[in-house]
Amino acid sequence: MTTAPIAVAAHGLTKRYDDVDALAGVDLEIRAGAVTGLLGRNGAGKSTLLQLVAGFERPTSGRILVDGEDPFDNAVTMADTQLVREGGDAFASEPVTDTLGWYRDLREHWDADLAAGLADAFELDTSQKVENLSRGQSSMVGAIIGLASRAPLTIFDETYIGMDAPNRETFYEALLTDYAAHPRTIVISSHLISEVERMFEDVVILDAGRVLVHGDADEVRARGLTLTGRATEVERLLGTRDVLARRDLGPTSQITVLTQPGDELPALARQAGLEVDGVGLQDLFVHLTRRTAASPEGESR
Ligand SMILES: Nc1ncnc2c1ncn2[C@@H]1O[C@H](COP(=O)(O)OP(=O)(O)OP(=O)(O)O)[C@@H](O)[C@H]1O
Repeated sequence: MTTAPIAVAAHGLTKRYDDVDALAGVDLEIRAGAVTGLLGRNGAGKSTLLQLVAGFERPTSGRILVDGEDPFDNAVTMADTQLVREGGDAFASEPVTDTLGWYRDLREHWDADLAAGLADAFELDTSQKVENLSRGQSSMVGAIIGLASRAPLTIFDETYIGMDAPNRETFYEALLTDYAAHPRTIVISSHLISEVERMFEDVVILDAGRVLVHGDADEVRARGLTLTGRATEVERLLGTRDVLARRDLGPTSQITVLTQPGDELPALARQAGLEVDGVGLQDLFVHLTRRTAASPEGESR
């Protein structure tokens, strides 16, 4: 087992279930030592990708590499990888402590103090049987396993969805603090984009089994721009750009567009007296994935 953060690469990765391509030729590099947000609408292929990374499934075609190795049933990469799924992977009829003890024995870098501290912060009674926990309490068990394992590749697949807002905040703070002290590769799949996006250094958006967007989170955010002002001015500046959303109110238009790095549009728009605003990652995600749903060929990226 390694202590260094681990990179993941996918080349032409395809996973077919019956007649569904859950992943359809994914090419991707997940940076070692960064927090990557994995976003996508329901059924986009996020969990499928993460199960392949964790070595639980085999690709139909193409390759997935974890630290340069095929992770399927691979004891070396699996020892370095902690995937936490919604609902957790815990012994249902046993107390929570039994599951935590199992991970303590399995994970070389397990931090028992961190696990105990998180259970306290969540006010989780670890003597309870897992099957008697509420949905949010089950999520807490997953969050504890994910953080206290300190695996070089740690993956949270909608782990914390059942937790209430204060407990989710506790989890985010703990993740950021522990990640700063013990850097590792972290992948977070989530639908709560506006809540978790501050943790992302990189972002991947999957859409219908394909990579729609991949890049540095700030650069991805900077791709969306909203211009508000006189409709004629807005129209003049737009030219042939991709319009993601449009609202017209009398003589005023508000238009969300995609920009490219180094684009002069924001400066030109300000000079023309238009209001220029960024677009949050969640709004950008909604605009992009709605648009491609309406036009299956999507945009070129
Ligand atoms: N074991 C399976 N058998 C058959 N089809 C599957 C299986 N697992 C996933 N799929 C299909 O593959 C596609 C991708 O599913 P996946 O669970 O990866 O999506 P997701 O992005 O995680 O979705 P969500 O956000 O809803 O959890 C879906 O169409 C799903 O029905």
